[in-house]
Amino acid sequence: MAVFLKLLGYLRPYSLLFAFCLGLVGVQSALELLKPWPLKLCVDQIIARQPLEFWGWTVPADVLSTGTELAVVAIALVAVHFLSGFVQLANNYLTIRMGQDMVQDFRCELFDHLQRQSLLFHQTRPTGDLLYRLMGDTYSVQTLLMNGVFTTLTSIVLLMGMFFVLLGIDWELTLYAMAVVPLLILAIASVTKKIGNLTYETHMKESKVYSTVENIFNSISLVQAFAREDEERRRFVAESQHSFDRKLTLYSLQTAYGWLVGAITAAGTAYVLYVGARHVLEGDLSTGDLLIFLGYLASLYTPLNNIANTMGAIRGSLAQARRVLDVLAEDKAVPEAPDAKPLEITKGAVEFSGVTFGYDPERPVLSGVSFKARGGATVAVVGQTGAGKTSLISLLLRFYDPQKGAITIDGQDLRNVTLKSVRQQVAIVLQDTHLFPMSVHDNIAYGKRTATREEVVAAATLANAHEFIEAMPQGYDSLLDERGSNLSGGQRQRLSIARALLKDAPLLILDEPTSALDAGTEAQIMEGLDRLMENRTTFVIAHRMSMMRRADLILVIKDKTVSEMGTFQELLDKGGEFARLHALQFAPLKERRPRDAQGQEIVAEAP
Ligand SMILES: Nc1ncnc2c1ncn2[C@@H]1O[C@H](COP(=O)(O)OP(=O)(O)OP(=O)(O)O)[C@@H](O)[C@H]1O
Repeated sequence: MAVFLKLLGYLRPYSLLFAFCLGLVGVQSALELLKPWPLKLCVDQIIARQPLEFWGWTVPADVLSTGTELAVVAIALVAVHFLSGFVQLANNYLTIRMGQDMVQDFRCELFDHLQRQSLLFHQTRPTGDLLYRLMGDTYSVQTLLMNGVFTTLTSIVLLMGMFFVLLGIDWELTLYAMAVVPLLILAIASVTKKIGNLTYETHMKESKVYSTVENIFNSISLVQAFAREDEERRRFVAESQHSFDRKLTLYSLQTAYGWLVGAITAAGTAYVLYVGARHVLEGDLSTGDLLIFLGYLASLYTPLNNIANTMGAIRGSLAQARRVLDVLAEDKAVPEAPDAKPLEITKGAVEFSGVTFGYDPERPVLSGVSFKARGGATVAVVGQTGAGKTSLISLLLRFYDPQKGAITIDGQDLRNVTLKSVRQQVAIVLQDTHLFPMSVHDNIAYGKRTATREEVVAAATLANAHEFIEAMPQGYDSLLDERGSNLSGGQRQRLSIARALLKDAPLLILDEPTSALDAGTEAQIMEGLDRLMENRTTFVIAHRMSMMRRADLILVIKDKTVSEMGTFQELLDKGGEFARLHALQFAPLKERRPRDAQGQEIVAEAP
């Protein structure tokens, strides 16, 4: 019920249009009522030559010639069907449009929610599953409100209208016709809950398939390199088959349910036909009235059928909607203080005071980290793999908030400023460059959408990227492939440097992007980086000594904290962890070979 009420809220902006569409259904129902009348007039007045009784008026049988009467009846038949079809067309258009708009609202809410969530949320949720919820499950709002609520409401109105009309023709037959209602309620109660549960399971299985496919194709180079195609195919087929099995059970149940509802209403029709024919034989009812009654009976059972069927659809869509609402209820966004102000960077001084952070608060990866970096300084973060370098940098971007301590930029605690203002003032260049499948120009201008071509070219030139861009078939308008895979690693990095240069943010974060490149490419990229780092506070996860030498401050992360800090020379003189790392990097290869307990080099023996 709570899910239903929540979804009902999405109808509020469209309540006027919804009411108008209900009105249209009223008009359409009135036209439906007129549909069997030409047939009755033909049988009773034209063929049997009886006078027409109409609201207390009696029209004698011979007012018009038979030919004229037949023509009027034929034209009336076409006109009623034409008008009814037109109203239905208008109604369908409006209700579908309204349903789509509601799906769009629901989708946008989920999309915004997902974009707000912290990296931790996205790292733990399979993207394929989220995609399915966003693109598939959000349709539930349309199914529920338009196919469910709207159809039920119009069916109830239609049912009541028909009930009174039929009462007027033959009250006894009407009561017999309504005898099927308790049976229908029984059918609805016994099957629809099961349909709802099965729908939920089916969608869970289906989104599992999406996640698997997304996983496989995201790592397609690995799959191919390890020749795992057959295993991955088996995994895909097995999961897809699970989903089909569930779907087949669901379809079978839905069909059996439809068949049960159809059988109940057919029994009702048969009974009415049986009793009605006796009424005609006994002279209590004219043949035309029986035809009208049977015609209306279909119109009485159609809404009953619709109500029964939509109960199944409602259950199913409630189950789907629950999958969207579950995600909406899970809020792992980095919280924004209610009185948060935009971050104002003047110098760019950064301070960490007693910062403790863990992805799981019980297991910190950084503990009691404190340091100060003056504005404009280059800070190198150094440490062994898994030491916590990326985690420290992520805190600066406020991808996460620390559990203890505070991070300030120019004296402003990051928790008290708006998230957007922090990220707008930080440019970032990562080792693993992210590029979008759009033009080179748009990729460079990603952080500044208003950038002119001149500005983009200037940034690309500073990043040493202009030459290779110009050599591309359409220059700056060349489209990049998915993740920029039609470029080399060095070219991708030069583009990301150009992107950061164009953003011109006072704070810069680098995950030393040259560490995996050859010396020639590194030199080209270093030139671009040096220009980028000028006059900005820069945090760089440094892997190469050349980068560490450039730094004004080196932070050595060990045992979850900053174990040493200082300039390159200070740390070397100190002879601690940094000196050890330095010695390891510059030691001749021979010294780095593994040794046994006695210090003897371990050499693999030839077979
Ligand atoms: N999203 C995450 N969820 C849980 N634990 C994480 C997550 N990301 C990193 N960790 C853990 O936090 C610790 C620090 O990781 P981090 O990535 O900050 O190290 P790093 O120094 O940048 O390593 P590398 O040089 O290998 O990139 C590691 O033990 C890692 O397993």
